[in-house]
Amino acid sequence: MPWSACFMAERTRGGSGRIGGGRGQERPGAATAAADRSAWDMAPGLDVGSGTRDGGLLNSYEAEPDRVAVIGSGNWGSVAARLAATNARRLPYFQDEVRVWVYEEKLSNGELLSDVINKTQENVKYLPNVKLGPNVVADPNLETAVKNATMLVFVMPHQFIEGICQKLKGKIRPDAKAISLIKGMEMGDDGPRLISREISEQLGIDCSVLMGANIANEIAVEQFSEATVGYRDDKETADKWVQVFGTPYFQVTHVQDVEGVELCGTLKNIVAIAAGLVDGLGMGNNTKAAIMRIGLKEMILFSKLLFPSVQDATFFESCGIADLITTCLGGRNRKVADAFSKHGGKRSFDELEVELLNGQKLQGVLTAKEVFGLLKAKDWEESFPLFSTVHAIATRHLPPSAIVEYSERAPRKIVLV
Ligand SMILES: NC(=O)c1ccc[n+]([C@@H]2O[C@H](COP(=O)([O-])OP(=O)(O)OC[C@H]3O[C@@H](n4cnc5c(N)ncnc54)[C@H](O)[C@@H]3O)[C@@H](O)[C@H]2O)c1
Ligand SMILES: O=P(O)(O)OC[C@H](O)CO
Repeated sequence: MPWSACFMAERTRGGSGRIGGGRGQERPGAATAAADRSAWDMAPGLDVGSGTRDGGLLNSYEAEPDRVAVIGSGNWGSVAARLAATNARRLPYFQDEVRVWVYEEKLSNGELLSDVINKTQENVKYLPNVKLGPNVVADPNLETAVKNATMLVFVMPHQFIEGICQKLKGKIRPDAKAISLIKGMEMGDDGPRLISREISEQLGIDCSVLMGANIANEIAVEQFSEATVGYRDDKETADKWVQVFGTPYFQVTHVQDVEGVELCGTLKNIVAIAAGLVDGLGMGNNTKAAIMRIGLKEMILFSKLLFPSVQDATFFESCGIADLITTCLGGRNRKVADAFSKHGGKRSFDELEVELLNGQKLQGVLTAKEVFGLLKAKDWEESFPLFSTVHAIATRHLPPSAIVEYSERAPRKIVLV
């Protein structure tokens, strides 16, 4: 038994019994470029440890194999496509081809990104030096990218989701299922809107979420990681999502708490900005740990104020404490906030994002703004000193050092002009 299989002992919370999935049969005619296949692809009988393989699930796939489309092709989008493509090649109840919608751009050598991905199997801009798989097809046309897809994976910076959903209306199968890997939220006229809710309402389909301690570059090189699928009430579909993404090095479990899982992934980005700020100020591990602890408390309080159904246990899944730790240690929000702090707040986050991330996007600054809008509207700022201070610093109403100039016991109201 591989060591990672030990983790299979930990079963899906709230799930019904057996989760450990057996290895699927290789379908005749499946694309199998040996050079691209991991040792796990090759190993006979190796247990995936994710998802169910009971009769119900397999039977439901006998009629028509599912077709997965990935909408978004940034850093995480590319890794998500790679995971889905590996499983699509391996498992009989998925169609081989995984089509990925690419927001088209011209590279510095004049070539189109989608052409290069199709030629080299590599997203040279957002995930260089990693093969996505022979069955990944990059498609710059949104309509053809999702054609006939039964499983839609949404993974793009959250600021673009509304426009994408508008374009997808009437273009997707009405029986399609969606999952959002997007960490962020939107503020609508009617208050805060989670991205899964936005997708569900705009497109009229079920939408689960997948969040976790998932720095994409690490999963791309198959370092052991975990993730959490959050679902509303369709456990069978949650099982399918586990099959789409789970591998021995990427252990996926599911919990019936879609809002809790999504808010963990969303709010941790604000805490990551705070962690980067203290790094940039030259502070040590105690300070970073304090930021994480205070941040986690605010994440829990905010989530429960918004959705009383959110469960405490969700914060102990990969989507909760584990994502908070990894993002505060090694994420992009942390990195840019570190630079912002080192420049004494004199250069904007937008400018530093462009300079440091090569087209990748931060989510924390925008999320802090959206969350602060709600805190202000509800007069909750004093209960969320860390969230409020991050927003005040990011908008340059306070200096970076303000992040450690409040005490949780004596929170003050942040007044932004
Ligand atoms: N990268 C990670 O390690 C990671 C891990 C987990 C979750 N996430 C989350 O996944 C989501 C997507 O992040 P990512 O890392 O895949 O993207 P990214 O930040 O690497 O890349 C930005 C993407 O946005 C696209 N884009 C630019 N302008 C656009 C427009 N106008 N319309 C549509 N798309 C446009 C770019 O083509 C590119 O694909 C985010 O919510 C992020 O928080 C990221
Ligand atoms: O690089 P970040 O800060 O967007 O974080 C990446 C992931 O969300 C970590 O799980």
